[in-house]
Amino acid sequence: MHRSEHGYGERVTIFDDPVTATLLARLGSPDSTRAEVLANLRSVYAGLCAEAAVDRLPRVRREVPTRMEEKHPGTGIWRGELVDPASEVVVVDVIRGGIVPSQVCFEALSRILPEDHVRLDHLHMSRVTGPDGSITGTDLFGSKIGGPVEGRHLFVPDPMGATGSTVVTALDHYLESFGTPASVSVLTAICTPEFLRRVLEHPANVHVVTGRLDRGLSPDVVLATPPGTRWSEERGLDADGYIVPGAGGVGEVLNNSWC
Ligand SMILES: O=P(O)(O)OC[C@H]1O[C@H](OP(=O)(O)OP(=O)(O)O)[C@H](O)[C@@H]1O
Ligand SMILES: O=c1cc[nH]c(=O)[nH]1
Repeated sequence: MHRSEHGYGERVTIFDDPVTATLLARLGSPDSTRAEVLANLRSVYAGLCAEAAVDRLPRVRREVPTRMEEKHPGTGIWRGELVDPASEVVVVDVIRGGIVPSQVCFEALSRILPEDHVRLDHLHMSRVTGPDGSITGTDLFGSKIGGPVEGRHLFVPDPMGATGSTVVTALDHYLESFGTPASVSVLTAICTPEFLRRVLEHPANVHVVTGRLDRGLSPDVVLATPPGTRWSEERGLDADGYIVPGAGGVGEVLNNSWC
C-alpha cells in the first residue's frame, strides 16, 4: 500500500493511492447513490482492514503443501509467513456509521483466522449536540460485548473520524470494564487532524489507519505544508463537528435516516 508522508507520528497510516482516493471521492459526492456509497465503503474497508491486519497481527512461519506436492515431493510446498492463527480479534460495530465497515472487517478477519478467534461486538452510540448545534460529547446507550478484550486485537472501524468523541467513548468503555487489548486499530475512511490528536492521546495506545486525512479549513499557508508539519494550526472540522471537505453525514446517507 502507498502511504502518505506525514508528521503525525508512527502510529498513523494514511493511504496515498489513487484507487482509494477515487472510491472516497465518489463516496462523498452529492451525485452518488446509496448503493454506490455502500459499495465504495466496502471496498475502502477491505483495504483498511488488510493494512491493519498486516501491521498489527503477529506472524508465524509455516510450510503448506500445495496440489503440486504429489508431483514434486519436497518442492511442492509453499514456505513463508502467515498470520498467526493463535491471534484473537474483536471487531467493534459502532452503530450506526460503523455497521457496514465492521461487518466487512469481521468477514475479512474470519477468512484469515479461525472463526472462533474473531468476535463482533456492538455499541449503540450517538453524538450529542448542544443548543448551538456544536458537538458536546457522545452518548453510549447500550452494548452487546461478548467477553473480555484482554490480550486480543481490537479493530474499531468508524468511517468518519471527526471530533474523536465517539471512538474515545468506545475505548473508555472497553478499558474500564473489559481489560487491556494487545493492540487497538482504529480504521477511518476519512479523519481530521483534530481526531488524530484526540485518539492518539488515549491510554489505549491507538494506531490509526485512514483512507484520507481532511484538513480543508486550515489556512492556505498550512495547507501548503505536508500533513502534520503544522498540526496545531490544521483544521478539518467545521463549527458543527463535520469534516471538511469530508463526505457529509455518512451515517445518515447509509441509513437514509436524517437524525
Ligand atoms: O468523531 P466523532 O465526532 O465522534 O464523529 C464520528 C461519528 O459520526 C458518524 O456516525 P453516525 O452518523 O452514525 O453518528 P452520529 O449520529 O453520532 O453523528 C461516524 O461514523 C462516527 O461514528
Ligand atoms: O463529517 C462527519 C462527521 C461525523 N459524522 C459524519 O458522518 N460525517
